[in-house]
Amino acid sequence: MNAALNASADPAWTSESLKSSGSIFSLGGRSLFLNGLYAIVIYLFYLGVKGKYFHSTSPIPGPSLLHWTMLPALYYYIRGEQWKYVDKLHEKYGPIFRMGSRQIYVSDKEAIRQLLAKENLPKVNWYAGLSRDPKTAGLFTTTNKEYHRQRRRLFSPAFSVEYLKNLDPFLTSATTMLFEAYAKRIRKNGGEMKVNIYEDLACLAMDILGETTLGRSFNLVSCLDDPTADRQFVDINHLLAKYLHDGGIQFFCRPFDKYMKRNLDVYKLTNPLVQDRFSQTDVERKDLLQFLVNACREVQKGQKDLLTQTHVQDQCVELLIAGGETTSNTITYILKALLDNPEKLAKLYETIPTADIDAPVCTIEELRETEYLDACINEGMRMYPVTNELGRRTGKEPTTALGHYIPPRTAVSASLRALHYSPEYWYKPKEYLPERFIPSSDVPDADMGAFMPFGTGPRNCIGWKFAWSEMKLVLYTLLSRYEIYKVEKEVDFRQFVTFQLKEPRFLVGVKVREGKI
Ligand code: HEM
Repeated sequence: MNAALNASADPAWTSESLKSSGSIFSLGGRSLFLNGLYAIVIYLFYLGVKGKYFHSTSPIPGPSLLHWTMLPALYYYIRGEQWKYVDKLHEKYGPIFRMGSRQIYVSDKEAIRQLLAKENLPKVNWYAGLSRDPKTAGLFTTTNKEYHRQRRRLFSPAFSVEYLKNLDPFLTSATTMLFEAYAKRIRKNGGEMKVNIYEDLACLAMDILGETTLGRSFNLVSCLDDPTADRQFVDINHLLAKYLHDGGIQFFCRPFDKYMKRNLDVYKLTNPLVQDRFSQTDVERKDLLQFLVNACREVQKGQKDLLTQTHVQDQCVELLIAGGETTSNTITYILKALLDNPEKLAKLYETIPTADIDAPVCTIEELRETEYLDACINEGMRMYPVTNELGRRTGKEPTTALGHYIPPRTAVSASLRALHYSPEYWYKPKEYLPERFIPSSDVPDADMGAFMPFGTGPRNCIGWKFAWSEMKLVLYTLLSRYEIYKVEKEVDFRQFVTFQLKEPRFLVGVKVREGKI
């Protein structure tokens, strides 16, 4: 008969006898379960002690508890409050600290430049988790340095000043839609109204990206007020958020992510637009989509580096991720900073002539000399960098930062918030002082080496000029027509992919400037 059956039939193998016999299953008179539990606790304790005192990153300061449990960090992460935790830890430990043994945070300007620009460390795998498929990832999410280098070289001309000029009319036409809607709304309300600028700008940013990266407006601004508007894309922001959320969850649930389903409905909206463009020849329209389609055809001819229609589809969705909420949230935060500092807002108004609420929206060309507005935008981006943690990792080789050894395969994050608030680089960092960006002012000049709202190095923001045009155009148009006033007292933020408002609402009071309707 089978030995196991024999054992179960033998009275010498009952649990009582095991306890008293002191066999491997019952040490010190405890059950197998308890012994297992003790073994795990002792092992975890050993790992914690090793991480805290005997790891190669041990000389870097950081919270001790995290060597035994990551629960506090997880708690902040799940609540979208990791940024508060990181701020607090930088305040306590200085420009470099570690969370556990293999996650280092750095806020020193030289160290960030060295790691991100000079060494160009690859992005952490979290970015790859945001892509639909790492094999066809776009510029933003790829973690492969060589693949990124080729793609960046290929796509850079699309973001040059010259090519971006082709996009100006799309920017202006989408912006016109929003301000036409505002003019109608304010007339209905007798010259004064409250608007949820956070939501309105999110819709506008997506309409602009629809026009420029997918060949048509998503019509989200029209859907705000007009029940008869084409609502085909009305869910796109929601679907994009779902897609990113699932990507984040899957990343944290590895290795079980294969069994999880990701919501890809956003692609059902965008892929047909890309397919449609691929099916057309002799397209006159010069937008980002056409640039990608042409690049794809060129590459296929030369067979140098494969760029397929799927790559283009994935790249387009990534542009929506990288360029939408980043820009619209930044504009909201600049308005918030101005409303919190009425004297700066008044000074800005002095530099922007009044315009009629029905006047044509200006072109980007017309907005060249806007020194104080530019300073207000820069200072807003300093105080509210929307991508405030840039995650990188060491590869097979170690590196050093601020004199500390950083071993291979260690995550290193650049903390942009801590950098932008460091008293070492910034005069009165908690104050909104646009003048620091104006060299002739009496406020000490900004340290431009410590200013990185668009990142730094080969992976900096390829769309920064595009974002600048949008921010300037929208702010200028709004402020030239309307007087704004504060409605929201306090707002709180959360950070997942970008820095968002906890509640998706920022109400602003709006009056027609000089009372003309
Ligand atoms: C105010 C608005 C914006 C801010 C603050 C911003 C910020 C950033 C930052 C900090 C990075 C670097 C991320 C990293 O190093 O991990 C980045 C990358 C990127 N951004 Fe932006 N961005 C903005 C708008 C845009 C727009 C409008 C577009 C395109 C239409 C865009 C496209 C991209 C892309 C494709 C990348 C990846 C570049 C690469 O790795 O080569 N961004 N952005």
